Amino acid sequence: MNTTPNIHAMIVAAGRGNRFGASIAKQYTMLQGQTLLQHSVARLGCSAYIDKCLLVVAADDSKAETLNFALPIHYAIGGAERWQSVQAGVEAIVNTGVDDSDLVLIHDAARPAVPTHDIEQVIEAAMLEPYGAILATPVADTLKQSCKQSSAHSELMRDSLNVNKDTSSAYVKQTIDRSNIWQAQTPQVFRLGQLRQVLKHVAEHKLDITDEASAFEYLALPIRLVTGSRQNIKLTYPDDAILLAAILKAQS
Ligand SMILES: Nc1ccn([C@@H]2O[C@H](COP(=O)(O)OP(=O)(O)OP(=O)(O)O)[C@@H](O)[C@H]2O)c(=O)n1
Ligand SMILES: C[C@](O)(CO)[C@H](O)COP(=O)(O)O
Repeated sequence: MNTTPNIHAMIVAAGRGNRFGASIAKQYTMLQGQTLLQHSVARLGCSAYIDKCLLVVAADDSKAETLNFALPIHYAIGGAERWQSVQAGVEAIVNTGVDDSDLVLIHDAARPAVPTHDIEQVIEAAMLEPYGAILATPVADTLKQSCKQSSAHSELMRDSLNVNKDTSSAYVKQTIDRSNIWQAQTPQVFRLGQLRQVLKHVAEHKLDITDEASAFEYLALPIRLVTGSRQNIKLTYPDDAILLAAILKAQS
């Protein structure tokens, strides 16, 4: 195994941010005087392992090229799904002439608060792995599985009390054992050749995945979990902007 591989950093920024719901793509939200995308590039730039960055942007993006970044940037055009954006980035990297055992680091534009220490921890973990490593945090809260309907008994109670009859309401089905449950973050860092192969498998089998570690899971290939900071949240819903603004301010 190559334990001192080259590292190719990529930030995926080709999404729209539908859950965030703003009129501009969420990676261009301003926080602490910069866009999320600029913050994310700057975080990678703080690592001694990273000296340039591939930005994967939407085909109709006209904003990225107008911004100043903390690292030298080159560009690739992303796809409809996140994994397709990553695949486009991987192919752009391959075209520069690289080794299969090199590492590819993938980071979300929407995670601008990742600590440098975590970036380096996940890179160093991946260097010692045949396939790769990802940042993640053990879930902190009690987890409930939901169901749409309550029991027949409670339906009778509901009738007798004449309370909520909305059949679309969610109810608690059960509590899930959280002892082995983690929330995936980025960066996710993988061997280039292996990543290329698992993404090909995803495409061929039309798999529905939300991160690249999932592609390795489908092939039962082990990916190491590296405990990351809870500060590395993703801007997903409007409330996250309040948290992220506070985190970025506290970190600065
Ligand atoms: N086709 C896509 C979809 C997502 N991403 C990127 O992947 C990261 C994390 O994805 P997510 O939070 O799901 O972003 P969006 O797809 O933009 O959000 P939503 O699902 O709410 O539309 C973001 O930096 C986003 O720009 C991408 O490059 N290409
Ligand atoms: C890659 C990711 O950010 C890890 O948490 C995430 O999976 C992106 O997709 P999601 O649908 O927002 O979970």
